[in-house]
Amino acid sequence: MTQKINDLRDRMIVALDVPTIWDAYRIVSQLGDEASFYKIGYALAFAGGLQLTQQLVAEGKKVFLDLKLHDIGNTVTEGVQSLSNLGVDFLTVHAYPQTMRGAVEGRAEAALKLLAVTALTSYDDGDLRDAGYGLAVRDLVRMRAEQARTTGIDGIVCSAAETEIVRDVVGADMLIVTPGIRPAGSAAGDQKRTLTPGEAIRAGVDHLVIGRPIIRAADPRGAAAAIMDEIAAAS
Ligand SMILES: O=C(O)c1cc(=O)[nH]c(=O)n1[C@@H]1O[C@H](COP(=O)(O)O)[C@@H](O)[C@H]1O
Repeated sequence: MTQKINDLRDRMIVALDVPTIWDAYRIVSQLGDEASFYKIGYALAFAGGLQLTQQLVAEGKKVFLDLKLHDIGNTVTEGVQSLSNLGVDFLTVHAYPQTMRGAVEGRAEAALKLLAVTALTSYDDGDLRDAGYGLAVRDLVRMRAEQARTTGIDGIVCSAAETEIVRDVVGADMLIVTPGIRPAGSAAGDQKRTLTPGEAIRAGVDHLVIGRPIIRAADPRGAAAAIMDEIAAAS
């Protein structure tokens, strides 16, 4: 297992993409000790999720606050300053140089790890072209990983399919965190760059972010346990 992570369970981050904190509580209690790390995105953050982060932290869970900040540097600096005392473990910003510099400047708590989102896993090369970019996904991810490393960001969010490229750029110490994880046979939904949990772990990913395959499963605890078994077998 990677030296950066002590508890194998921490490699699986469950995305609490649900509309209310009551839905989130239900999933957290269903998963029990099967999950130790949760991601709160802005659907929930704007519906009481910031209080929930503090409750999860108090219960000993790890929390990834996925706000994907992106603004002028000064505003990002002030935003990250405000968020620094929440006790969360990870916070996302988009991997734009000004944004990343602003975030690093605003970090007021050393334990808060800043993750830079390179190219969303729902994008392929055509989607990037539609968005006005002249680079293929893999080239954009490589460029942004390099910029993140030189800026002092702690980790990269990308598809597990880009792990080799990113690891080559960022080295062993930075985190690679990958959404777009789909157990064999599960629906991709809007994700375009996917790998299975086992493939991602074998590629060298540190943390897998998994939402719908767990939270929309008929048996979320069973789904999480099966994914953890796959992670353990591949670690
Ligand atoms: O930053 C993220 O977490 C993120 C980045 C990315 O490139 N792709 C991506 O899917 N995500 C998030 O990861 C989660 C994936 O959820 P599922 O597709 O349901 O497994 C969602 O909460 C997304 O917002």
